[in-house]
Amino acid sequence: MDSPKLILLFSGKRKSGKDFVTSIIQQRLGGSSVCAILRLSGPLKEQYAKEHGLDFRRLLDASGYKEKFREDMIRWGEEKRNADPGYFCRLIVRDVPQPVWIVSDARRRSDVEWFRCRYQLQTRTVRVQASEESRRERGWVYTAGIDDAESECGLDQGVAFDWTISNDSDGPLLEEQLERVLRVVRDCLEL
Ligand SMILES: Nc1ncnc2c1ncn2[C@@H]1O[C@H](COP(=O)(O)OP(=O)(O)O)[C@@H](O)[C@H]1O
Ligand SMILES: C[C@@](O)(CCOP(=O)(O)OP(=O)(O)O)CC(=O)O
Repeated sequence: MDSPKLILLFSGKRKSGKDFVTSIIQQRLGGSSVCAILRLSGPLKEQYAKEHGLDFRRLLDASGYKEKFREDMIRWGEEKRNADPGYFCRLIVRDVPQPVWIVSDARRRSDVEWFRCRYQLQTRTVRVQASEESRRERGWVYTAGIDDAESECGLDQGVAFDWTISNDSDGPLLEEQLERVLRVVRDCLEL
């Protein structure tokens, strides 16, 4: 098994900016040779697309396409996770040689527990926080059955995050907040 030096587990509501923030961190660390961005939703979307004849690539982007299938993808993924909570976690950590892993979409207690259990010393948690107004400006529309479900709310309580990043246009500067995280990563990598 590959042994990363540091794992940053990101969580946050949809349109909080998880992809946006994690991609900046990856760039600041020198790109994909140093830092891998791993998505629990990657293998989920891939298998779901195959089984349902959908366009996998389009499920990955930030457009409205994935939203049409989100509720059913959640249901589908939950079936897999109920049978085996580590199912998607195990899939994404295979053959990842980079020293830093970013998991961009932790959603459930079982996701955090899986990483903490296997990589106790390396795992840190980061919450991306954005106001409903900011999320709405980015295209978020409240949807019952999604925004009140475990997929969105599973980590609202009970996890003491190592960092919380506010990603609002009128909030604290993003760069300054990210620098605090980056300092720790660089120390760990001895950069
Ligand atoms: N700080 C920001 N400044 C500008 N655009 C942002 C910012 N944060 C997020 N966005 C944009 O908002 C949209 C949703 O962000 P995304 O990272 O995809 O959210 P999530 O992965 O949490 O659903 C994307 O189009 C992204 O580029
Ligand atoms: C079925 C999902 O995996 C879909 C997740 O898709 P994204 O991770 O792309 O979503 P956001 O970035 O929050 O907009 C959710 C789940 O319950 O596993």
